[in-house]
Amino acid sequence: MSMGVFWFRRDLRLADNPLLAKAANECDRLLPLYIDDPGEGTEWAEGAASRWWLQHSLASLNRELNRRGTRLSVRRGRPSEVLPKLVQTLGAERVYWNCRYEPQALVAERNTLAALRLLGCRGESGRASLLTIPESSGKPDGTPYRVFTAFWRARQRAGLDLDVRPAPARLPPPPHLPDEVIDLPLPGQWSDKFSAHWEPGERPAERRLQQFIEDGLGVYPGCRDFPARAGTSRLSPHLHFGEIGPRQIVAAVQAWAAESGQESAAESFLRQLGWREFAHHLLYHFPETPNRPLDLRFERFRWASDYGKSLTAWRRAETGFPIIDAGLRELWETGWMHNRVRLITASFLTKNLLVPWQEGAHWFWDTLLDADLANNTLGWQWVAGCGADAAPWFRIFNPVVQAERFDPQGDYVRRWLPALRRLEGKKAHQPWKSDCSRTNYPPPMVDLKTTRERALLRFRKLPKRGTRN
Ligand SMILES: Cc1cc2nc3c(=O)[nH]c(=O)nc-3n(C[C@H](O)[C@H](O)[C@H](O)COP(=O)(O)OP(=O)(O)OC[C@H]3O[C@@H](n4cnc5c(N)ncnc54)[C@H](O)[C@@H]3O)c2cc1C
Repeated sequence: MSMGVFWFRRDLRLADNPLLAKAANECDRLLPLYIDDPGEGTEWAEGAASRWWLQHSLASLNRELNRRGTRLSVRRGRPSEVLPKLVQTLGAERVYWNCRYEPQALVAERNTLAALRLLGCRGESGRASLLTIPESSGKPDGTPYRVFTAFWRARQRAGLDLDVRPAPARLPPPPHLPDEVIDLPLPGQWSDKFSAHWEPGERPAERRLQQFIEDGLGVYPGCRDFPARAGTSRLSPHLHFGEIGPRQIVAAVQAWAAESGQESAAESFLRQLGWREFAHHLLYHFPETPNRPLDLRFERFRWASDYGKSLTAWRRAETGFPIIDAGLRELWETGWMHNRVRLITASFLTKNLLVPWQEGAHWFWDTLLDADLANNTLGWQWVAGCGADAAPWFRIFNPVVQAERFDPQGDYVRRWLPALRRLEGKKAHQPWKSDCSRTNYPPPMVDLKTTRERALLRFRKLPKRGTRN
């Protein structure tokens, strides 16, 4: 009788999980396992919102496993300690898992592999979370890409692996183990309201993809920047936790494009998945970037010295700029923020308020359901101007101009800011021009023109060229 363990990580699904299918073929008994590793990320351990998602996602995965005659075991501890103990208790010969590419996760994986080897147990890893392989997705000269378009073009030329497999109909029964069910700690009542907006799990992820393909994909290029509309897929938390894989999405989108002839809508959407690949590519090759700028000149950048109050006003959605406050309210209420608004809120924090981008990245990390170390790092560094962007610092988004362009009727800001409900149309974007005192909404916390000039002045003081060293 061959005994194995399948260690679920950020691949919380049964379909398009080739290694799970392999494990099911090779083992007579298989333990499906999730390890809650409190030490995994230290500073970047899952944030509060992510833990809400994870808890529900594991419950959903367990239901799927039950349907196939098995169940999920959840343990807590370091994988390099938990797994060897289990292997010894069970007499398991193999442990299977899919790779993660965050720096701490890579260390955990290396340590686990070494510990298993000492026991003579085979550890086998596969890939399920990306279309590309970060280890081997560099330029022909071996160095990593720093420019998105070159990266994505090369990846598309090389061809993407789109072999999608269905979920196994049955899985081998689990071994007999003394029950050690642990509940993950939930982040308190704040997260209760997320269930009004989201349903974690593999089936909900597939439904969301289907619905987006039917209703949203054809109009994606024209709608994706307008936060009042449901114009994007909202697949990000599902993708982050691996409830759906990028191969499944690409295959479904390409099939739709072939049938509908709408190649350019499909291309525009797939390009966003390309950004996700690029973010992981950068994080793999520059593992220090969650804390340090990719462009090292920015280590000498003069951020505001005393920014505590500004940061608090931003976090509390009390900046006095409706599009920014609406975005931060959306985040607090739903655990998600529209991409266009992420850009505007991040630009305001780093450029108008001169708060270091790492502060914003930490806030997003704690409050986003899709908090993802690669995507969040890329997003913040791109906006702050210290990441992979060719003309970075000059891009300072004016929140009023952006709001009038991307929320032309003011619907988005009125949805999240009840104080502005009486201001019609575009007027909601500049309440200080109407009678602001009667709206119970704060006045703008800074002058946009002066703070923009201050930011540009500080940028000009940076050494001119060269990104790293
Ligand atoms: C400051 C900032 C922080 C961000 N933090 C995160 C984060 O923690 N987690 C996260 O998943 N995304 C992050 N993003 C990227 C982007 O905002 C979200 O992926 C997107 O809003 C998710 O909504 P969607 O699924 O409807 O996107 P869609 O437009 O439907 O895109 C489909 C998928 O492509 C990927 N994607 C889209 N845009 C980007 C992008 N710019 N970079 C990388 N991947 C992208 C996502 O996985 C997304 O689910 C951040 C962006 C900024 C500007």
